[in-house]
Amino acid sequence: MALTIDQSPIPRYIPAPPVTEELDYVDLAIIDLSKLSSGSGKLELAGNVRDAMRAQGFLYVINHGLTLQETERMFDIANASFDSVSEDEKSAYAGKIQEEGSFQGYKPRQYWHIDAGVHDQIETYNINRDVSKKEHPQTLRPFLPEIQQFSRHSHFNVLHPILRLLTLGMDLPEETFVNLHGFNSIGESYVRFMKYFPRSDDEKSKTNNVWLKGHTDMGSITVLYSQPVAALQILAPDGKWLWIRHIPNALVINVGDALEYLSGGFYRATIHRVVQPPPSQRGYTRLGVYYFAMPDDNVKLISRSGSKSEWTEKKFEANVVPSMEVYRKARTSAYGRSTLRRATNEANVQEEVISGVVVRHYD
Ligand SMILES: O=C(O)CCC(=O)C(=O)O
Ligand SMILES: [Fe+2]
Repeated sequence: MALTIDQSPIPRYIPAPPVTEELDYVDLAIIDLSKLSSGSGKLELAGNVRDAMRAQGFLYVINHGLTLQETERMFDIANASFDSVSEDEKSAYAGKIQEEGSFQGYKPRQYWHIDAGVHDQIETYNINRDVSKKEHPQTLRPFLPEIQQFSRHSHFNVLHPILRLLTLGMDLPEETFVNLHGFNSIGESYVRFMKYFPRSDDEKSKTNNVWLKGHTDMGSITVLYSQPVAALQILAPDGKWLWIRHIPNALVINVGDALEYLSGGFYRATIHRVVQPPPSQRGYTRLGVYYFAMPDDNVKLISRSGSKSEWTEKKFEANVVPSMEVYRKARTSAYGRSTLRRATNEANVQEEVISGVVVRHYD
């Protein structure tokens, strides 16, 4: 995507230095989207995406169409939304998370309960894919055309191609999932900026160094623009937490619960969490840029996959299938605020019931 927009000057964001420790990394497939231009490349990619998403629920995408400089520019803009906006303005543009069940706007630090009375040290600023839906702080206004272009890029050049590959991998008509993710439909797919701040020693010990508890995402696909601070881990089938490695200008993409429902369990949402970085990167902030995709609000969370449906323990009973709107509002307003109960037979799992479905949180 060649940026065609005049760019206002902005301070550069300097991330933490590269990690120096040897970590237990997960080996994820790397999907080269530039291969999409040939017909045979597409079928091969569809097979690779299917295998990766069924085995691990996570993969990397490279050659998605933004240059490293363009991606870094979006990190600079993300950082400005935290460092260059006053606390007063952040409160004025705070999201009505509990009241409206929507993350749009700022989430202040300490809003989510993590564990043992300790709350998060994470600020987020979420922007609907149509940036004109809400007002934004003064500092961000000159950058809105760029954010808009970035959100369109994430939707049309990343989300849609990945959804097409996922449907091809199930032998479904190519547009099956794309048709449920319209850019102009009513729905919540959004750009997220997120900044993690280091914790105090007391908070560290009480939370066992977990910054964001193990969870599955509620949407269909999450796109994470890779950044250098090691902290994201996924839960491997053998119960071990494995680290995600940073690949410059790659995307880390995972399946969320909504796609698990739409695919009838053919693709499963993988549990992941964020922990304190290793010593060489401790004491730094961690800045993230993401695109959280969800089906349109009116989409019922039932399988579209016909004979490819597989049993999924999360499946809704036929008479209580929620729409994406109902489901996302329930999950968004409850997240980090509701009282969790310990799962009966797994010591490290806590549960809550949302729209008739058990949502699990992992230590
Ligand atoms: O920051 C990350 O690496 C992942 C964040 C995440 O899992 C989420 O916001 O759902
Ligand atoms: Fe997540």
